[in-house]
Amino acid sequence: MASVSTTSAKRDSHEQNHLDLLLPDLPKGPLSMYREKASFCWKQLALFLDGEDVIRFKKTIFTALENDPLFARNSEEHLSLERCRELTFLRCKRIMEYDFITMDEAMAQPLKLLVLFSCLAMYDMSLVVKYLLNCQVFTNAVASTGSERHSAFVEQVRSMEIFGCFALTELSHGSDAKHMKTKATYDADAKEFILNSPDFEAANVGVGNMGKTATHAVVYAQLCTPDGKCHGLHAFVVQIRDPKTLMSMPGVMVGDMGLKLGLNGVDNGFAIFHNLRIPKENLLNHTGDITPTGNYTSSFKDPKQRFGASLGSLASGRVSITNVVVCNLKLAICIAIRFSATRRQFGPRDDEEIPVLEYQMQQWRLIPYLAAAYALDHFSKSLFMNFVEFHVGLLFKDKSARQAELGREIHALSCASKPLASWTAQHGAQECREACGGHGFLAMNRLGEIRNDNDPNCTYEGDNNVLLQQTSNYLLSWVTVKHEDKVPIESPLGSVNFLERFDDILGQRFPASTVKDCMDSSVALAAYQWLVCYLLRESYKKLQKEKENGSSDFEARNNSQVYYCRSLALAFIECTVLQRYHEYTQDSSTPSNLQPVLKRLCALYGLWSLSKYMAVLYQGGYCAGEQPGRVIQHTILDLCGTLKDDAVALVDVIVPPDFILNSPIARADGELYKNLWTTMLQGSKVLERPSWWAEFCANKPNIGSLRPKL
Ligand SMILES: CCCCCCCCCCCCC/C=C/C(=O)SCCNC(=O)CCNC(=O)[C@H](O)C(C)(C)COP(=O)(O)OP(=O)(O)OC[C@H]1O[C@@H](n2cnc3c(N)ncnc32)[C@H](O)[C@@H]1OP(=O)(O)O
Ligand SMILES: Cc1cc2nc3c(=O)[nH]c(=O)nc-3n(C[C@H](O)[C@H](O)[C@H](O)COP(=O)(O)OP(=O)(O)OC[C@H]3O[C@@H](n4cnc5c(N)ncnc54)[C@H](O)[C@@H]3O)c2cc1C
Repeated sequence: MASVSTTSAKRDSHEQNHLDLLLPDLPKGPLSMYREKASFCWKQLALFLDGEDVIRFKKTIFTALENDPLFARNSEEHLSLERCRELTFLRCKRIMEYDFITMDEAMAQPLKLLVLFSCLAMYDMSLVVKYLLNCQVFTNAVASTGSERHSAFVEQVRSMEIFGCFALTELSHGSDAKHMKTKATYDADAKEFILNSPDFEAANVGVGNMGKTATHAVVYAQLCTPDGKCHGLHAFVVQIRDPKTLMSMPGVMVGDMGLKLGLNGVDNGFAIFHNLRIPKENLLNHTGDITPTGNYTSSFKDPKQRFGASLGSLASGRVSITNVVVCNLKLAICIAIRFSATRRQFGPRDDEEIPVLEYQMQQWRLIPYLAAAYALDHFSKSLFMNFVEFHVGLLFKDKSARQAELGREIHALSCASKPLASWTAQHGAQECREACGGHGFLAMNRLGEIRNDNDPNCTYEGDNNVLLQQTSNYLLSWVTVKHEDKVPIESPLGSVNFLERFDDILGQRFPASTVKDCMDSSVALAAYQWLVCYLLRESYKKLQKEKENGSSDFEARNNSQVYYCRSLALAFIECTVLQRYHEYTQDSSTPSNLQPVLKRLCALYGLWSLSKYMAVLYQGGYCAGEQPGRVIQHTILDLCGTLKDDAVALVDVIVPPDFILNSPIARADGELYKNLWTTMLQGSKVLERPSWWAEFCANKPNIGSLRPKL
């Protein structure tokens, strides 16, 4: 009979073999030095974070793309805009053919949908945006703003009989959705709406997919009844092109907006409507409907609530963008860390050069973004699952107060998480670009593409600074609930529950006196809770003061954003991200051998984010004297120093395969120079003289011949 130790050794080796098959070893090479230093097994962490099923699912997607010539990298340099759009469209179509996840599977495992979006985003942001605008944004808007009578549109998208887009923004109004000018007037005789853009300023603009491909759009317009009354913004399904020819429909002038700063695989377009007649049934009637004779009906009595509900489908986009931008952050940080671990400059002696990752400066610039990628990734997935819960409630027509509160909370969270995540990715991508020096500026290494394609996430689905106001409005509304309605502060997801201890929390002071104390993420979390309570109180007082001084509500709100409400919304979402990550890293189901590294990431994310608010922490008296500031700084540097040896392995956990990452300076083999040099030499015409060589060699300038004569 085998001894207990032999049996457990056999089991361990069986588990290891299983893990090695699932996640094969990475090539040996210059990165091995750091891989060997890691304090944990990267395969075990990958398995814990994703689970076997998701690891296999990712592999299926990545392998399919790598083996499909349509997805070949660098096959054509310097694509024309037309070719770039064509390729993105062809790939989008191919993704539909692969049908990586069926509707049933998505219903059973919604997180897998997010995994699919992430895999596509890692391959190319234009591809995922084009794909999602059609298959998710358009169909979601139809399904959630419409009713059963609109289900045919969703079916037609699936079979690509039609191609969709989402048109809210107009030339003269973007953030101020309420004041869109496009008008839909009901004609009771014809049982049709007549759609008009009153002038060119009311043209829909910037609409993804509208430029060249979309046949149908969800268009937002002011609904007007024959009695001349306007009932506010409503959504309509509008056919803008003929699916058989892709020519525009009569009554629609539709066009393309040309080159953008990034995301050029997506055709952003404009449209103007001139007496375009659409069937009455094309009104997406969740928030309001019209009787055949032209009477307006709505289950939302409060126009403000109706307006909010009509824009409800934007929440899913903001939740998903929170996740998609984390992919950009992951790509950028993986490139910069692998580069920094293999790039050597200077050294303590003439005969020894050290990797730039060994410099405290490089660690401090990069490792907090690695921690942010882990923390935000966890948050974005959990928020997505919260959204799924809300969505299920909508499907089952849950009219409970909890469901309504859940909707408000998710709206508030997503209006701050999109800004936080997109800005972190934006600043992180730029830092990573610089951290890779001149090689980071070569297009082939992809950091420019990542940065430029991430950029519009700060603007679309709501400008970041404007969206943050929704979150601070939500938080301020709890002050009213507490003081005027005398109701406890308690939300379905619990994100605001700590505000119930408002007075206690404001009485607390920075608790850590040593670096060791500060390593516990509960220190940063407690500081964040204080910060949110403080900023909430100050924002509330500032608003009151503005009003006492004679400002209107509008002015008071505007004059209370900078340093008050804006900081409040950001601190709140950072606090929520930290809270969720803190709980995750401390949870007993998190393997004990993985906890140390995860806890360090959590503490670093918390302290690094918190350090932006040092002035406020001192201003409000939470910190006093030299000690707290110094302890926070020292702990950040200490954590960066310790995590430096884990950084390459932490990257190995989240990095996609080389083909997807597509950055010669960051391949898994770590052969920085070989890979860079080979790619440089493989460029087309690199060794050829220019086609215009004779302009130098033969045609010399006649110096001074064009000097202006005064
Ligand atoms: C599985 C899902 C997959 C989805 C996949 C998505 C992937 C993403 C791919 C990326 C593609 C991107 C393509 C880009 C698309 C676009 O950009 S579309 C256009 C986007 N435009 C905007 O977002 C406009 C921004 N402006 C607004 O949303 C609003 O006008 C506002 C600024 C938020 C509010 O303006 P205001 O007039 O000041 O109104 P308020 O008084 O603040 O609001 C009234 C009440 O309504 C509530 N509310 C508002 N919006 C919502 C909402 N979306 N959901 C729920 N509730 C909402 C608001 O909170 C107010 O409520 P009360 O305070 O309770 O009164
Ligand atoms: C790549 C891309 C794709 C897009 N795709 C789509 C799409 O598919 N469908 C669609 O409908 N739209 C789309 N858009 C448009 C996008 O949704 C809008 O650009 C966005 O909502 C912001 O509106 P705006 O551009 O009019 O900016 P504005 O609202 O004019 O904002 C300009 C500036 O003013 C500031 N500002 C505005 N209001 C306030 C305020 N109250 N307080 C303080 N500051 C304020 C903003 O912060 C911003 O910096 C897309 C945009 C881009 C870049």
